[in-house]
Amino acid sequence: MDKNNERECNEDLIRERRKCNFNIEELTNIVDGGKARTARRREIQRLLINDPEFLDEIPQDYMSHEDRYSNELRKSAHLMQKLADQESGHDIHQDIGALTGILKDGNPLMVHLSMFIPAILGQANSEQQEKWLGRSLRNEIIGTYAQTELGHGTFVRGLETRATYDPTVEEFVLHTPTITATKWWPGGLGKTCNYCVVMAQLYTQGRCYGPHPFIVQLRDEETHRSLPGITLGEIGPRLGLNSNDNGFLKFENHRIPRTNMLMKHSQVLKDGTYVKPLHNKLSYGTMMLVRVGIVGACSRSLQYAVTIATRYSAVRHQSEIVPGQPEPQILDYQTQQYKVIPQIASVFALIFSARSLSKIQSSVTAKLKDGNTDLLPELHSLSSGLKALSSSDASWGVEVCRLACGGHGYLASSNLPRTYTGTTCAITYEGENTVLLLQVARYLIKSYRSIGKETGASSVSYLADQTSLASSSSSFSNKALVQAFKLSALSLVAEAEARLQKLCDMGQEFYHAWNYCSVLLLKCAEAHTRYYICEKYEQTVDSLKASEGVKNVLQSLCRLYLIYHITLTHGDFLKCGALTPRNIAVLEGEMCDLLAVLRPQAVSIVDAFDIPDELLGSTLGCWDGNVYQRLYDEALKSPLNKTDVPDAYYKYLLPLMKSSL
Ligand SMILES: CCCCCCCC/C=C\CCCCCCCCCCCCCC(=O)SCCNC(=O)CCNC(=O)[C@H](O)C(C)(C)COP(=O)(O)OP(=O)(O)OC[C@H]1O[C@@H](n2cnc3c(N)ncnc32)[C@H](O)[C@@H]1OP(=O)(O)O
Ligand SMILES: Cc1cc2nc3c(=O)[nH]c(=O)nc-3n(C[C@H](O)[C@H](O)[C@H](O)COP(=O)(O)OP(=O)(O)OC[C@H]3O[C@@H](n4cnc5c(N)ncnc54)[C@H](O)[C@@H]3O)c2cc1C
Repeated sequence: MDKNNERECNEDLIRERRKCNFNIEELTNIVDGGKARTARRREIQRLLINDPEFLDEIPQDYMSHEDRYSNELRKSAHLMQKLADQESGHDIHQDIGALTGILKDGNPLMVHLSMFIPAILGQANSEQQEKWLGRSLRNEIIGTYAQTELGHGTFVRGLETRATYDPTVEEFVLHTPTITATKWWPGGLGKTCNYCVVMAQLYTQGRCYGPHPFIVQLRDEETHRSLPGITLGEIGPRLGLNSNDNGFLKFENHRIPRTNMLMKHSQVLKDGTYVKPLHNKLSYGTMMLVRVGIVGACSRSLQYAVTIATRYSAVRHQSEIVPGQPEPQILDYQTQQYKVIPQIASVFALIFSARSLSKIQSSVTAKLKDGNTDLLPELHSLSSGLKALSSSDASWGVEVCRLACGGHGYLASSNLPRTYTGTTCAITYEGENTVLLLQVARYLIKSYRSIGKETGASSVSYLADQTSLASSSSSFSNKALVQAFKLSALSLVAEAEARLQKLCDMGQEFYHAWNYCSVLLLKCAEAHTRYYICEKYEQTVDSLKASEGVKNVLQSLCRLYLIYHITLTHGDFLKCGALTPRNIAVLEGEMCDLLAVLRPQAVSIVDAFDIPDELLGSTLGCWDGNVYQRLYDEALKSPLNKTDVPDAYYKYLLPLMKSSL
């Protein structure tokens, strides 16, 4: 599609684009993280879009379960080959965003890339990396991360799979003692992988040392048949991601060499002596890494959904605002703006907090190399909180975008249903959100109780700022609003701590008191993480060196985000005195003004996300706005339309209709 050729474009969209008052390319660079990144992303996307191998012969929704898997595996393998062939080399971690949309409904190699390889990088010592890293990067072996079991996903300490060390032959014996110990869910495990990292309870010298990672060969490298002592399969259809082969795995006293225990952090020596790690949660490192990645991935899902909903809202006309006048664009309804524009604002919130989290992760990783684990708990808390809020915000945002598109949003060809199922899974995987938020709460209460002790953790230093509890602000700058978020979080933490303490003083055990307060604790964790996001948003926009137009747009979006979230949880702001009822009313009015200010820029802002039609894959969101023709053309692809009268008519309907004659 030639974006300069207005003749092919829907007139509403032409008019919308003419209203643009900022430099779109500049905003695109901000979204990508710099000009070079934009260029790199475009180069990769061009490479993919122009390759016919990535086309589906028929839409995936009409394929059988086997064909969906096979088709996606074909494209995934082609993609890996293509990236490997690039002379310039590649960094999938940096480039993973460019691939969004090319592989559609979950792909069988995703966990190989996002968890198996990172597990080798983060958990294997140098000799082990030498043995397995190169082979996995060259795709000579394909792996997954097998942790979850039928009986336990959340509670990693409760895993049942055993790895028992036998010093006589220097081997571990892997065993699945019960049905509930069956590994269940790992992506690509069913049919694709021939290796995996297994999390199993380590037993040596008669003691259990908790869950540890082991690399295990599952299938013969020549025949791809599963090895003796190993039972493998696929777990069946899911809400979404159905072109992946999420699998199950059982071990029957399967032996692996001692050196297959990933030994970067803890070791079992030849005689069975256990050498403990610097920090006993280092074996959870792969999960933490992926949680950081999920924040960025969620921002991309939301970019897709909001691009579709915004363009469609500009093209779609319905009902009337002024009686008797032509039907307006639905984007002119304030209620429609309230659905769509806060989601645009949310995209930037997620982008900026993902970047901030990534930076913290890099510095913690660097410190870990020097044996310093001091900031690991803070990273665990931040990555857990941001993974939880980004996945729930993005899932809700995608769903709102689907609703904003009315009936057509329910069609598979809008690509909104698949975007939703591909996002909501992140609420559950990599740590179910409630559980992760309770980890954040645990860290908050602990930090609150240790006020005065220097921990170096900056994200919770505000908990010591007791004076701010009394200071309700009368100013409404963005900074002042961020202060209100801080006050609300601090006050919730103080309230939860006091409630916990009271229950304990009344004689309850701490863990019962904890469970009894957990709804409030969840609120604390959400408020704390929301404050973090708001603070990063405000700081990033404030310090941004950008043209006036771009800065104005981002200032308005940031302000909308702050006010939107205040209004959603206004009770917490009132309760702690951060804002008065009058303040809330004024902010609600201002939110409507902001919607009106941003409305004319909405199409141009989503254009700045720069998602090619081929990747957006949506009849409703295409660049040219030719929505109705595309909907019609897609409908014609239904196999039911191959014949005027389907066979089923003769088999079932005709006999029914004639039965009463
Ligand atoms: C060419 C190739 C290039 C390759 C490069 C590719 C790179 C790509 C990398 C990234 C890209 C990412 C892209 C993202 C895309 C998304 C696709 C991903 C697909 C993923 C599919 C999903 C996979 C899975 O789901 S895997 C299974 C995940 N499972 C879980 O997450 C389980 C959740 N449960 C837990 O984590 C734990 O059980 C727990 C934390 C809830 C509790 O653990 P526990 O019981 O052991 O602890 P306690 O609650 O008792 O707490 C004790 C103490 O420990 C602290 N703690 C806990 N965890 C940690 C931690 N991780 N770090 C530090 N500290 C921790 C806790 O806070 C307590 O501290 P106290 O001081 O309070 O005692
Ligand atoms: C699409 C998808 C892909 C996946 N891929 C992989 C993979 O590649 N590898 C892998 O190992 N796993 C994978 N998983 C599994 C995933 O990590 C787990 O499903 C997830 O960690 C949640 O665990 P669970 O299913 O045991 O849920 P449960 O823990 O049983 O959760 C059920 C309910 O109990 C609540 N609950 C549980 N514990 C607590 C608590 N302590 N306090 C309060 N409430 C609690 C939860 O909040 C939730 O409401 C995948 C899952 C999905 C959906």
